[in-house]
Amino acid sequence: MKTLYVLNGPNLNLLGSREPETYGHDTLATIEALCRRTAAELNVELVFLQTNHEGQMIDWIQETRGKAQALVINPAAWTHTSVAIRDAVTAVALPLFEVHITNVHKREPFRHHSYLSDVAHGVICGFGIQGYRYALMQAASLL
Ligand SMILES: O=C(O)[C@]1(O)C[C@H](CCCOc2ccccc2)[C@@H](O)[C@H](O)C1
Repeated sequence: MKTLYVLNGPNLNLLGSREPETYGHDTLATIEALCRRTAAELNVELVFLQTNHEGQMIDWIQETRGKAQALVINPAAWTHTSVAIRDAVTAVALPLFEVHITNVHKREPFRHHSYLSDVAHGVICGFGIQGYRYALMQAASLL
């Protein structure tokens, strides 16, 4: 069975408890449950992880080599800062789907640039947590 990874970056563990006006009331656990339901519909295995530590994120990205067929990532703030994560996803050379809950292009200017979007198969932002479902559906369509 094919395997998809969903990796989540810093502070996403706070979803649902802070800034609901920006990120809504859904928790990361709710997002995971949505992703697991979607993966079951698509008949794929799912690995769903979150970290606040950039090195752990890089280790997980490297882990996908030989284990996964595509990678869905919400890099959170590292989207806008991390060449290291860009280099890691480039090295594993899997189809990459970048997801953001919010429309980053309607927010502060510093959120308008991503170090990942130009190396991603696709980018989805602004559709809330459903963006994770859409990304998984697109990833599965490539398998
Ligand atoms: O819209 C997204 O999904 C983001 O990746 C979320 C990141 C922030 C994740 C932190 O989420 C929080 C949730 C509750 C309270 C504080 C932060 C932000 O830095 C990106 O620009 C866009």
